[in-house]
Amino acid sequence: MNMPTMVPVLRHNISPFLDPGSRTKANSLAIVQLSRDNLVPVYLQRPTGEHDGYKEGAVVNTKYGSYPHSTMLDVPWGSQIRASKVDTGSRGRKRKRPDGEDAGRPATDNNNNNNNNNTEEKTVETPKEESEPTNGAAAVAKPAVDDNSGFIHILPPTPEIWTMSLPHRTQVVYTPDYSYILHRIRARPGSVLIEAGAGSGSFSHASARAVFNGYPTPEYTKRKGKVYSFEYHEQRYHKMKSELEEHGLEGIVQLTHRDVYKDGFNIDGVSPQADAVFLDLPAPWEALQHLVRRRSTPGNDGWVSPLNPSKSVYICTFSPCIEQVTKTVSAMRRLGWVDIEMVEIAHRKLHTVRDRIGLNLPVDRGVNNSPKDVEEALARLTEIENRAREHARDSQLGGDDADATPMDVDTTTTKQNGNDGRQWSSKPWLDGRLVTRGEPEVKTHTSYLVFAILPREWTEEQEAAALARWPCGGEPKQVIGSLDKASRKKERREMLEKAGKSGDRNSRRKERIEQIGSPPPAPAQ
Ligand SMILES: C[S@@+](CC[C@H](N)C(=O)[O-])C[C@H]1O[C@@H](n2cnc3c(N)ncnc32)[C@H](O)[C@@H]1O
Repeated sequence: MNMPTMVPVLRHNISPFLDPGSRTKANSLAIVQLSRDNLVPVYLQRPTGEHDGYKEGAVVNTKYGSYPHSTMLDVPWGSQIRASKVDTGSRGRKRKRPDGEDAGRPATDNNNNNNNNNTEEKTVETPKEESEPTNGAAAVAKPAVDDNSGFIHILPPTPEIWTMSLPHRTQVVYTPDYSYILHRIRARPGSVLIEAGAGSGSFSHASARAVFNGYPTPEYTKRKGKVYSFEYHEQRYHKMKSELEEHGLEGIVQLTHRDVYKDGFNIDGVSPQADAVFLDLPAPWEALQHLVRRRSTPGNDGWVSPLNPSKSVYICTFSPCIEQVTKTVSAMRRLGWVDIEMVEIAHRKLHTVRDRIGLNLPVDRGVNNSPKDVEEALARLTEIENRAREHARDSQLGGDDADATPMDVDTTTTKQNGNDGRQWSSKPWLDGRLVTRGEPEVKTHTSYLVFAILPREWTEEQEAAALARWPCGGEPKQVIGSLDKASRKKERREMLEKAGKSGDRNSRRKERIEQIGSPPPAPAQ
């Protein structure tokens, strides 16, 4: 009897960047959103006792309050988390650390209020070893107690959010740029990319998601999408290496510590066979010499091209100044790259709002309570004058509301109704003119992007094989569509005659009349 063969499947801890699941989990990356542009990466830990002086276990301290990790665990992504009152325990007391640092600083000093644009190292809550319970008792964390000092949202990591929250070690490639770059270099599931330098890993995360089509397994022989990333700076290399592991991306992004100008892009002499290349280097033209199909320089026996031999390769280089662009383009031309093009991304946020102007609108945010036109201004003045006149008459007569001032106008109705008696919509988002305003300051230039294509090599034999398979070029020559009117008429007549129809206009008219009958006689005058 034939037994089905069992294929062992390697189970990977799938990256939260590729599949975060529906809820937060322990020992995984989550992003704490403090405000729209203020995001903090946190590695959530299950509380097992006092941590860093907090009885509730690990705590994220922000200017919007304190958040024990226990309150952020096992909740649906996107949940709003309320701040907690935390028991600082021993943290409140001054204690000296071995390095002489004061470990008893107040909770707010651990504020993760980051500025996204600085290039300084940001605080990332990384998993730390739990501190020993002080009294030798079982490690049990104190349950968190709600506080009304604020709230945060807990978000799943995505390359876009990571770009906004990552610890900056260098200038990074931002989302508007990398989304365009990945599209232009045809990065898609299954692509193999070369990236240099890795820097802070912003582009690496985005490209890993773009090429991902499963983790490589020994039994799956077809190659999977992969990013071969290179970084020259040793500290950055080590930091990024550990980040890739923590994010479950080490199978997708292969990071190598290397000066690519000198040593190129092959890994232990083996070609990555890249389909696309992204260079974010100070001198991309120096790396281009390694991105060729073949080398003529002596002493390169056994050298293989790092590029995929059976495909055209797409490249993008990212340079902040035009001098670098000029040098890159010259090198590309020399090395046979074609379709060279430079693009600058001009990123501009547009705010679309309803512009509500009018005296009769309720006082509300986004409402400008001034006359929307001359007509409304005149109507309002007339109304005030009439009331003033009435008031003067009433005071002469000594009426009941003689004390009322002209301004004691009942505005309740005018607040709700227009002068034309029209009720304002109770849906403010439908009122007013829809206007779109750009940012006053346009944050445009990040860098110049140079794109190019290196066609695949094509031998005489391949040309002959292609011609044999798809024969073309042997057809009789035929000119279609003559330029002058007489020739076009002649061509048409010949065509119609060939199709069995009459070539000249009068015969065609006669034929049609025969088919549908004569037109009715014109009416007598
Ligand atoms: C602007 S950063 C790259 C930022 C990265 N693209 C990102 O999105 O985070 C440039 C990086 O290139 C690295 N680098 C410079 N010269 C290099 C070389 N010859 N080989 C490899 N990396 C190099 C630098 O150390 C630096 O980290």
